[in-house]
Amino acid sequence: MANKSNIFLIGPMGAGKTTVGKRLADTRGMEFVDSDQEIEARTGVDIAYIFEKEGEAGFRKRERGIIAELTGRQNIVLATGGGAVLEAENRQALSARGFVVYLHASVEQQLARTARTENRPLLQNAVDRREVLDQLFAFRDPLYREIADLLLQTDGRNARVLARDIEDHLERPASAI
Ligand SMILES: Nc1ncnc2c1ncn2[C@@H]1O[C@H](COP(=O)(O)OP(=O)(O)OP(=O)(O)O)[C@@H](O)[C@H]1O
Ligand SMILES: O=C(O)C1=C[C@@H](O)[C@@H](O)[C@H](O)C1
Ligand SMILES: [Mg+2]
Repeated sequence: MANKSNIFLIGPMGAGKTTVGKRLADTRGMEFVDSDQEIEARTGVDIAYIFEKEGEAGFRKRERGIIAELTGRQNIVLATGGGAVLEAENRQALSARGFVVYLHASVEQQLARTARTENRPLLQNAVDRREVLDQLFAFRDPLYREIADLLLQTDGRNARVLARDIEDHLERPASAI
C-alpha cells in the first residue's frame, strides 16, 4: 500500500519543487529533503561538476540511488530533480511510496524562474534556453502526469499559496483526492 505519510514533488526546472517543498515541510513539521542537494552534500561537489566528470548518465545513476534510499523513509517532503521521472525505477518508487504532487509550470514561467543556471547544467551552455526547456517538457510532461496524484498549475501563483493548496488536498477525505 502507498505510504501517504511522504509527499514527493515532481516537475520541471523552475516549477518550485525546492521552494514549495521547504515551505510545506515547515508548516507540516515534516523533514524536508531535496535529491539534488543530497547528491551535492554526499559527493561534496556541485551538480555541474558531476555532469562534467561523469556525464548525464553518471548523474542519473547517483540520482537513482538517492531516490531509492530517500523514498524508503517516512514522513518526508522530497523535492526531486527535474529529470528524476526519466527513470522507470524512480517513477515506480515515487508512486508506490508517497503522495506525488506534480508542480506544473509553462515553459515561459520555467524560463523566467531559471535565470540562475548553476545547478542546471542542461541550461548552462544552452544557446537557446527556451528551446531546451520546450524539448525537455514535451518529453517529460507525460511522465510527470503518469505518476501524479495531484497536479497543480504554478504559473503566477506564489509558493505560499501552492503549499496551502497541497495542504488542503491532504486534509480532504481520501475519496475526494
Ligand atoms: N510559485 C513561485 N512563484 C514565483 N517564484 C517562484 C515560485 N516557485 C519558485 N520560484 C522561484 O523560482 C526559482 C526556481 O525555484 P526552485 O529552485 O524551487 O525550482 P525547482 O523546481 O526546485 O527547480 P530544479 O528542478 O532546477 O531543482 C527560485 O528562484 C524560486 O525562488
Ligand atoms: O531537469 C533536469 O534534468 C535537471 C534538473 C535539476 O533539478 C537537476 O537535477 C539537474 O540539473 C538536472
Ligand atoms: Mg530544486
